[in-house]
Amino acid sequence: MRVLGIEGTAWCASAALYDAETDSVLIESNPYEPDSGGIHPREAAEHMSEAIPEVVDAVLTAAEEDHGPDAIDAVAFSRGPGLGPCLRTVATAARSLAGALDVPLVGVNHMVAHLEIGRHRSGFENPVCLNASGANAHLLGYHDGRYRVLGETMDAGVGNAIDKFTRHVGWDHPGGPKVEAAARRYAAGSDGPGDLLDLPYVVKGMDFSFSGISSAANDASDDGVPVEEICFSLQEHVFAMLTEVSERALSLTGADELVLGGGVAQNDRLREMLASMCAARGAEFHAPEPRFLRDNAGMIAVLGAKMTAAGDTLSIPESAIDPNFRPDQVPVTWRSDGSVARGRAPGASDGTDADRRGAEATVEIVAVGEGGDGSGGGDRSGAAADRRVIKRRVRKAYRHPELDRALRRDRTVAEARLTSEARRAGVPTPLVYDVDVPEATLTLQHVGDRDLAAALDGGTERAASVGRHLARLHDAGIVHGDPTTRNVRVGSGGSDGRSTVATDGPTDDDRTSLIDFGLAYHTGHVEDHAMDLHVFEGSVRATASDPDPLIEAFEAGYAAVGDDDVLARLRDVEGRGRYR
Ligand SMILES: C[C@@H](O)[C@H](NC(=O)OP(=O)(O)OC[C@H]1O[C@@H](n2cnc3c(N)ncnc32)[C@H](O)[C@@H]1O)C(=O)O
Ligand SMILES: Nc1ncnc2c1ncn2[C@@H]1O[C@H](COP(=O)(O)OP(=O)(O)OP(=O)(O)O)[C@@H](O)[C@H]1O
Ligand SMILES: [Fe+2]
Repeated sequence: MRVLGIEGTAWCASAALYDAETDSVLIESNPYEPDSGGIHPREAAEHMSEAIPEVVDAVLTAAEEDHGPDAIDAVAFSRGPGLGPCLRTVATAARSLAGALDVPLVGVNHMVAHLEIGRHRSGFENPVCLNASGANAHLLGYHDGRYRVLGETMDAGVGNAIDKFTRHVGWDHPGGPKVEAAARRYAAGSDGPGDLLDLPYVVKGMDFSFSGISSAANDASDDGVPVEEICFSLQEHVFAMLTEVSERALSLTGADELVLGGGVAQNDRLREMLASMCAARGAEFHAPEPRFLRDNAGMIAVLGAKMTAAGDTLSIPESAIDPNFRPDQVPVTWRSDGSVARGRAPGASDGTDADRRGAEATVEIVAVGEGGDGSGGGDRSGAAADRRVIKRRVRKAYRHPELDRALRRDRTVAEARLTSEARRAGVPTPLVYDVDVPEATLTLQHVGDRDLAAALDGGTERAASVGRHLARLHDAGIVHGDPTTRNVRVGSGGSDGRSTVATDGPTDDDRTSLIDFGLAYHTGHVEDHAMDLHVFEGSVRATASDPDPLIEAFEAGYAAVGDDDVLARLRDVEGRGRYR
């Protein structure tokens, strides 16, 4: 099968021929280069009107020279997300070409194409996918017929966040490659790892935010900090955030493969950090070659061929564009069943093993005094006393040593303080026995007998209790920051014989405790509280076989104790289109 693909969501007018028999891809692209500032939608659309016919003609001519008049079996196009006027030009070209050639028309989601090309080129079965593009930033994992959004930016796309700074300092679009070059010059001219500016580092579970860091970088430049130094620090922070959330997604799902896509994925420093993180956890990493990373029609043609083979084609009336087309809206017709959450990495656990490793820390379970066997294997209520957890936030070689030190220290302090505060507010959490800040190590009470991630099936009462705990926590002015199903323990509360806060599940097995308060902080903002609910629901959707009843129970639990405004804001957060 040979598929002609057309791309033109924003800046790159591109056509490609994908030949499935030989797995070869021919790409013709013509970029729009704004004279000044960023992408102007009207100018971009004018560029598409001129350039799309040219690139399509070049590819079609080459295809027909090699394969004759029946060279093309289908025409695939980017349906969204992107700029409306650009998308309309591309869709019109695709419809008329499919009509003229009398072949099926295929509508491709640009974001899914950015990651499917990585899966295609790597041969990975079930990877976690990080899309680092201009207007977006997503972590996706396939589960039960769809790509689930495991995490995403809460505001700007990663490329746009960088370009915002380069516009501020007067550099041409696109800014990403210039920031990379400047950062490299700074690093080469520094003794050691290079000084790091203190910039906002914002991750919430697997979600993240760039708006604060763009503004802080602009302010630093206004204050006279040399631009190369800012570029260096900007990259170190932004890419460490993306690497951290990717690691958390690998840890949560148990996947052992990561693919990278999108224009920013051309950046060597980002690739180096992700490769280093994956190597340290024993996961595999793949980033396709640059021509498949920046916007290009090759990725559209390749996914178009898979969709055509699955019969996933469009009639003309169905072929409307969608500027806000989200990756999780796409019914994935071309993959057989499977789930990112079912591939378990070596060392990943279901939360019942003796020693385990989260995304940040190693956790060792030790027996103290009499009674505990320290095996960690499924303690039943009261049976195994005196077990403690030693949690060490380990050094992450991928991140700058100063950033690494600050994050490990701050999170250790926050976890100790807020675990105890939450407990005082009536939320079941472990007792904190000891804090060693220089070693970033906590000694905690061992709670529960498994993670909620391993106890989701039939767990509506457990989900409801998590809703109640979060409501109580929020009422005390605290957000958890990372309430995933791996950070909820299930089963008889404390096991060291000391008093514990009464848990409110009707049976031991429905009791839950919250752990891992490293990303917790004080806030009374409804938006921050809603994000906690969003993070929890995202982790349930990513891993449960039947998430809806669990989410319903969770929200009912929250509503029974907490503030309705937070649930209303959650609907808002979910409905917000990220494309801007
Ligand atoms: C919807 C679609 O139109 C949009 N496309 C898009 O953003 O173009 P893409 O080619 O994926 O990414 C462009 C971004 O990629 C950045 N970029 C390119 N090379 C870079 C580099 N070496 N380092 C950092 N950023 C880089 C540019 O600065 C720009 O922000 C998207 O995929 O979000
Ligand atoms: N107090 C505890 N009692 C019982 N088990 C625990 C306790 N603390 C941690 N664990 C176990 O260790 C795992 C990792 O711990 P934790 O989530 O605190 O580490 P992390 O590296 O910060 O994880 P992540 O960032 O991936 O959420 C948990 O999922 C849980 O199974
Ligand atoms: Fe893109």
